[in-house]
Amino acid sequence: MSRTVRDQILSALAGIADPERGRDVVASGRISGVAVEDGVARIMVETTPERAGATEPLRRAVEAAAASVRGVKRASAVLTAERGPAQRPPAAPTSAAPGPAAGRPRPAAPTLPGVKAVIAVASGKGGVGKSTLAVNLALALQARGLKVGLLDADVYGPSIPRMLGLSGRPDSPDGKRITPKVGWGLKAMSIGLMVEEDTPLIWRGPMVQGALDQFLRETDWAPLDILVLDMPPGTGDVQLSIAQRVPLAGAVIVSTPQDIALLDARKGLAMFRRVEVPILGLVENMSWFTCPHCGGRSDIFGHGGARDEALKLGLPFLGAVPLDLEVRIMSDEGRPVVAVAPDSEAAAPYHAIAAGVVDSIAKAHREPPRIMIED
Ligand SMILES: Nc1ncnc2c1ncn2[C@@H]1O[C@H](COP(=O)(O)OP(=O)(O)OP(=O)(O)O)[C@@H](O)[C@H]1O
Repeated sequence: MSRTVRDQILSALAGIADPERGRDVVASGRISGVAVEDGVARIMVETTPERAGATEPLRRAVEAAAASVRGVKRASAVLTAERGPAQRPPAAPTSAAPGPAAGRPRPAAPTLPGVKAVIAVASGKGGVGKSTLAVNLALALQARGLKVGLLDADVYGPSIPRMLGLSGRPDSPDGKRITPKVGWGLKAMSIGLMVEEDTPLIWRGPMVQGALDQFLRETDWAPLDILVLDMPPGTGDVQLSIAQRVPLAGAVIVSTPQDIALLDARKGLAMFRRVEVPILGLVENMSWFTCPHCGGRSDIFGHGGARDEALKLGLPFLGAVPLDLEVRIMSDEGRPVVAVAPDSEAAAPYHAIAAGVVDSIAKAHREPPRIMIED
């Protein structure tokens, strides 16, 4: 179904001329990704930082053409910019899967000065607790004496500001570099600090990737031992592009135990593998529920699926986090459990996962990660 809609979108886009390149936008390679999910079409339009303004009318035409296709409830087109040949992703067909990079090595993404390791927290689908894990994992890494930052790359629903209790635009004393906000000791940056929460502006804005590049490279992160990247949920072109352009030391995949979530998690694993990002391990969230009244345990979504999957694939299983009402309330109030109650039973799984992550980074790289504190 969504493949058919995607094909129809491509046909519609083939009717748009690319004045700069002298062919239609599809033939000219201008369209670097089309993904359709639940009737929502997301299209990536290639440009350069210098030409972003000039390409804006083309982006609008692409968006309008996609929106006119039957079966598309909403369409958003975003401009993505290359910074130089080193960051150019491999030739890009227009499908969300298997994706542009199939079988090709990851282009070397430039490292971040003063940041020793960047790790991604990712999930194959939304709502599995990825951001909650990213926040508490970052805090648990910090509790191990590491200097940690958290970049919210979840452009679809930036929730890090709320979870860390942050608001207001970050400062930029010289108008160029961004000073990250600090929440519970973590340096943090999010598109949610730049726009109102719930504003769909990001998909109308000229460059999602450009914004992320800016947050990554123009924010004063240094010195950091680990920068945790809260990825957008899913395995489409946006995620693939991030995985290719960010110098990732590895990825943590979060899933709930349900088969369907695991199926999506498998797609996430495949995506990172395709671009040669090491998988640091799997986490099972909402793994079980202990009734606060009778103490009885219920495996609401089943239990152990992620552990079995990790075993099957020979990947580290980093841990299981129960469904815990306190975790939800505290996250939503901007009081993450690992910061507020670091020694609680609820925080314990996050500390264990953090230990596993440090271990996995060390194993994944021939050189042990130099992520110890330097004073
Ligand atoms: N272990 C848990 N116990 C209880 N609630 C949880 C747990 N993990 C996450 N939640 C809650 O589930 C909801 C979704 O979590 P979160 O926003 O972290 O998911 P996500 O995968 O990042 O979602 P999205 O894809 O929408 O960004 C939040 O209200 C969060 O507080």
